[in-house]
Amino acid sequence: MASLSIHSKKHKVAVVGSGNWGTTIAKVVAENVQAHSDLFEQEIQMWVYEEDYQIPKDSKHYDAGSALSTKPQKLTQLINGLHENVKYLPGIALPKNIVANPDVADTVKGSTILIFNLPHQFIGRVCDGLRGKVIPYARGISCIKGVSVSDQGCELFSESIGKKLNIYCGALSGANIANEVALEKWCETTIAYDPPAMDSKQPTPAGSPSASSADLPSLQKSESKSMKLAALPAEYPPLNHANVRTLFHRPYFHVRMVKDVAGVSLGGALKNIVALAAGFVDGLGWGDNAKSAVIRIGILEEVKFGMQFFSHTCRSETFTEESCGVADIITSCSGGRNFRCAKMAVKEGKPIGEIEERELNGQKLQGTSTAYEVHSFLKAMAMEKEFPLFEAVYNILEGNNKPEDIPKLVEAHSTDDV
Ligand SMILES: NC(=O)C1=CN([C@@H]2O[C@H](COP(=O)(O)OP(=O)(O)OC[C@H]3O[C@@H](n4cnc5c(N)ncnc54)[C@H](O)[C@@H]3O)[C@@H](O)[C@H]2O)C=CC1
Ligand SMILES: O=C(CO)COP(=O)(O)O
Repeated sequence: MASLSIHSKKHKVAVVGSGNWGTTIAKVVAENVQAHSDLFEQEIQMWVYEEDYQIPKDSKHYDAGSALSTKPQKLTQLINGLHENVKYLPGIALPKNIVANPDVADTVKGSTILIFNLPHQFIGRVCDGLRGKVIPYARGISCIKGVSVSDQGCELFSESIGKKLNIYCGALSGANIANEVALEKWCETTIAYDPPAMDSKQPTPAGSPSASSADLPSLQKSESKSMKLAALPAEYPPLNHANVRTLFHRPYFHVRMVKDVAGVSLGGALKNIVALAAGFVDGLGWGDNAKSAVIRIGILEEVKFGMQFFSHTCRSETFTEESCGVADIITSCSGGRNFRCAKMAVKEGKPIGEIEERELNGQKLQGTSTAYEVHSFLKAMAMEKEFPLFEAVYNILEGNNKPEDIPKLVEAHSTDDV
C-alpha cells in the first residue's frame, strides 16, 4: 500500500533481459511498483534482444486475417501490443506498465535500480555496451545463475557487473522455476544485498519499515566494498533491505533478505551442474534414491566450492538453509530444464545440445556451459579431484565418461565420516 514519502524522487526500475525468467521477474516487479507508488515510478522498461517471431497457429493470438499473425513480427512489438511475451513466457498476461525496449542503453536510461536477468553467456557483452550509460548511483540485482570464468579466475556475475558498470550489484536466486512463479504458485527466493553503508544512512521515510540489523554495514570483505561508488542522493528512498524486499516480495513470491552475495550466486550457478547429474541418473531409470545421492553430494560440493574459493564472504548456511541452496537443488533436480534435457539426452542417446535446441524454443541451458567453466577453473587450480560430481558431469558432456560411471567417479571421494 502506498504511504506518504519524505523523498522527492522515486526509483525507476529497468529489467535487462526478457527470457523465461527475465519476463517473469519483470512481471513481479511491475506488480510491486504499482502497489508501492510512493517508492517507485510506474513504468518498467524491459530490454528485449530483438528478433522476429511468427505467432504459431495454435496460439490464442493467431488471427489468420491479421498481418500480425501471418508474417513474423518484431518480438518487442508483439510484447507491447499483446502484453504477453509470446515466445519466452506464452500464456501469461503481463502488467501493462511493462514496456519492451530493443535498445539496451535506452532501457536503463535514468534507472536507479537495474535488474540483470539473461542467460549468463550474454551478460559480458551486454554490460560492455552499457559502460558509461547507467547513472552512477544506480544499484543492481543480478538474477543470473552462472559464474564468470576467465584467466583471472572465477568471478560472481554480481561482482563482474558491478565492476564493469561501477555500481553495487546484489543477487537474487532461489527455487524458482519461472513458469510456476509466472502462474503465481507460491515459492520462496533469496536476495543477497549488502551495499556500502552510505545507502542505509539516509533517513527512513515515515510509514516505511524501520531499519533492522539487516541494514547495518557488513564486516565481510568483497571487491564491491573497495570500489568507489557514488552515494544514492538523499532525494531518493534508501535502498536498504526493506525497500529492496518491497520491490520483489509478492504474496506468491516470498523474499528472504541476506548479505551473502557469494553464497546466493554460487548456489544458483552450481546447482545447474548438479541438475544435469540428476537428469543423467534419472535418464538411466535409476530412480529417486540415485537422484537423492546426487543431491546430497551436490550440496556438499557447493559448500566446499564456496568455502574454498569465496571464504571471505561465503556462509555454508546459505547453501543448507536458504531457498537459493538446498531448495533450488531440489526443484531443479525435479522439474528444471537442465534436469529434463539431461534425462532426455540419456534416454534418447542424443547430445544434450540437440535436445536443448529441439525442446526449449530458444531458451538456454546454463548447466552445460557452467560445467565446462567450473572444470576449467578447477583445472587451473589443480583441484579437479576435490569436486568429483562436478567433474563427472564435465567428463560425461565431453564424452570421456558415461552416466553409468557416476557412482564409481564419486565413490573414490565418499569417505566415511568416522
Ligand atoms: N527459466 C527459469 O525457470 C529460471 C531461470 N533462471 C536464470 O535466469 C537467467 C535468465 O534465464 P531466462 O530468462 O530463463 O532465459 P532463457 O533461457 O529464456 O533464454 C532466452 C533469452 O536469451 C536471449 N538471448 C538469446 N540470444 C541472445 C544474445 N545473443 N544476446 C542477448 N540475449 C540473447 C533471448 O532473447 C531470451 O530473452 C539464467 O541465468 C537462468 O539460469 C533463474 C531462475 C529460474
Ligand atoms: O533455476 C531454476 C529453478 O530455480 C530453473 O532451472 P533450469 O534452468 O534448469 O530450468
